[in-house]
Amino acid sequence: MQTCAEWITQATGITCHSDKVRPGYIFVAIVGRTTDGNAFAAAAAARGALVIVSDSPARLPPLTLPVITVPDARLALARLAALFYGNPSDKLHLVGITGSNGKTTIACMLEHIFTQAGLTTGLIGTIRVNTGTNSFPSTLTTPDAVSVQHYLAQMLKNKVTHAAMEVSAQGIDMHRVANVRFSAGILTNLCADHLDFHGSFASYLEAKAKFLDLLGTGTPLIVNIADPYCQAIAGRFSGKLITAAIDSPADITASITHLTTYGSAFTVTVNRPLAAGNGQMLPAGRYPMTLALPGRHNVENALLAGIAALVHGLAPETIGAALADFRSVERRMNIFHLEGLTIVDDTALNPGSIDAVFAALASFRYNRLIVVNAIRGQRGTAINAANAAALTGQRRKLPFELIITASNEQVGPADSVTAEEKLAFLTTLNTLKTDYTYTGTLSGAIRLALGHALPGDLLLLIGAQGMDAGRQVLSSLAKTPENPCRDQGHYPRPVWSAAAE
Ligand SMILES: CC(=O)N[C@H]1[C@@H](OP(=O)(O)OP(=O)(O)OC[C@H]2O[C@@H](n3ccc(=O)[nH]c3=O)[C@H](O)[C@@H]2O)O[C@H](CO)[C@@H](O)[C@@H]1O[C@H](C)C(=O)N[C@@H](C)C(=O)N[C@H](CCC(=O)O)C(=O)O
Repeated sequence: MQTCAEWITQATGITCHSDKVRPGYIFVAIVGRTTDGNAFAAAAAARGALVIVSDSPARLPPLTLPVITVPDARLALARLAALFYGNPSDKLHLVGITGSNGKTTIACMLEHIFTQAGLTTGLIGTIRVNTGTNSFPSTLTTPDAVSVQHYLAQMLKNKVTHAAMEVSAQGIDMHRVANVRFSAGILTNLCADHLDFHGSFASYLEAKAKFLDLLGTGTPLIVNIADPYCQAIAGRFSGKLITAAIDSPADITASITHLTTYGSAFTVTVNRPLAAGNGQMLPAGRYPMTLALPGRHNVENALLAGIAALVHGLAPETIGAALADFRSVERRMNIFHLEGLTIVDDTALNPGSIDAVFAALASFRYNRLIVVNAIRGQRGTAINAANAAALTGQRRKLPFELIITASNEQVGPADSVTAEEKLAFLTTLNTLKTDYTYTGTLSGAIRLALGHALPGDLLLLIGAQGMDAGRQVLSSLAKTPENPCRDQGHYPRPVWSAAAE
C-alpha cells in the first residue's frame, strides 16, 4: 500500500474542500466544526480525486478509490501540503506573529522594513496577502494549511527572501501552520478574545502557548515581557528568548520621549549584545526612532517589528528610517478630518484594543468625544459582554457620548450580529449603568453622531468588521464634496516633527 508521501508524487493538487477537487487531487476529509468532510468524499471522487485521506474512515460512504487512514486529518493536510509544495518555509526568512492585538500592524511594519531595506518581501495576514508580485485581500488572518503552503511556494517562486505572517490562535489550534518553519516568532500581548472558539480564556492562552512548539529551540522568540500573560507563556520557552518592553526591564527597551496625535519619538536601547543574523553581533547601544502613528501601543508594535528586523541582520539605522516612513494600516487608528471634526477609525475588537485606542486618545485635542461602537457579530456573547465592560471602564475615566449599533447594512450575513450577541452587549451596559443610544444601522449611528457633533469634536468609530463602510457613509454624508480624506488618497499621511508638538 502506498504511503501519503508516495501519493504526493502522483498528485496534481491537494485540498480539504470537495468543490476544489480536480482530477488527480488528494482530498483530505476533515470533521469540521460545522460539517463533516467525510460526507463529501463521494463528491470529491466524482470530481476525479486520486485518493481520500481521513482520520475517521467509518464515516466515509462506500468508495472505489483508495483511502488512507491517518491519526489526525488536519495535521495530515498540513504535512501533505508542505510536502506537495516542497516545504517552502525552509528556504525563507519567515517571521510568525501571534498575540491578541498588534499582529496586523507588526506584520505590515515588518513587510515595510524588509522592503525598504531592499529585500523582496512577502506577507500573509488579516488584511492582505503579498506573494512578492501579487497582493490581494485576505479572508482569514491565518489561511488554511494548503493556502499557507501555496502562498509560501509562490513567494519562493517570486524570489521573496523575507516574509511576515500573522498566526491566529485558531490557526494554531487547527494546524494551519503545522510544518511551517519560522526564522523568528513574536508574541505581542494577550487579552480575552475568541472565547466562542476556545471556550475559555485559559484554553485561548493554551492555544497561543502552542506557538512555542512551532518554533525550534534555535528560533528566537521576541516577547513583549511587560504583558503578564506573555511573561507566563515565555517562561515555558526553552529556546532563544528576546524580551522587549516599554519602560520596563527587558533585553531591548523603548522609552518614549514624545507621544502626539500624529506620532511618537522614542529611544530603543539594546541592553545586551544581540545575535543579529549572518553570525554578526549587534552591540549594546541606543537608537533614536520616530513613528508617524499615534498611540503607545504602536510604539510597542514598532519595537517588536524592529527587533525581528534586527535579528535578521538589518541595521538599526535602516529600521529607524523605515519606521519613520511607515504609513498607517487600514482601520488601525486611522485619522481623518471632516468639516472641523476629527474622526478616528479603529477595529478595536477586544478589551485590550479598546483600552489601547482610548489610551491613544489622550494625546488628541478635542472638545467633546462621541463614540460609535458596532457590536462584534458571529463571535459569541462573552467577547461582547467583555467589550461593553471595557467601554464602561473607559467611560468612568472620561466622559463621552456612546452610540451603539448592531448591524451594518453593508456587511454580509457572515458578520451579522445575533440577537444573543446584541443582548449580551446591551445587558452589560445596562447592568453597569452606562447610558447609550442604540441605533439599528451603522449609517444611522453615524448620522446621529454627526448631528450631535460640532467642529472641534472627536468622533471615534470602533468595533465590528465592516465598520470600514463607516468611511463610505461619512463621505456620502459630508456636506461639502471636498472631503480632505478623498483628496489625500486612502488616508492622510501623518507627519511628526518635534517642532509640531
Ligand atoms: C471555526 C473556524 O475557524 N472554521 C474554519 C474551518 O472550518 P472547519 O474546518 O470547521 O470546516 P467545516 O466548515 O466544518 O467543514 C468541514 C470540512 O468539510 C469540507 N467541506 C465542506 C463543505 C463542502 O461542500 N465540501 C467540503 O469538502 C470543508 O472544506 C472542511 O474541510 O476551516 C475552514 C477552511 O479552512 C475555514 O473557512 C473556517 O473558518 C471560518 C469561516 C472562520 O470564520 N474562522 C474564523 C473564526 C477564524 O479562523 N479566525 C481566525 C482569527 C481571526 C482573528 O484573529 O481575529 C483567523 O485566522 O482568521
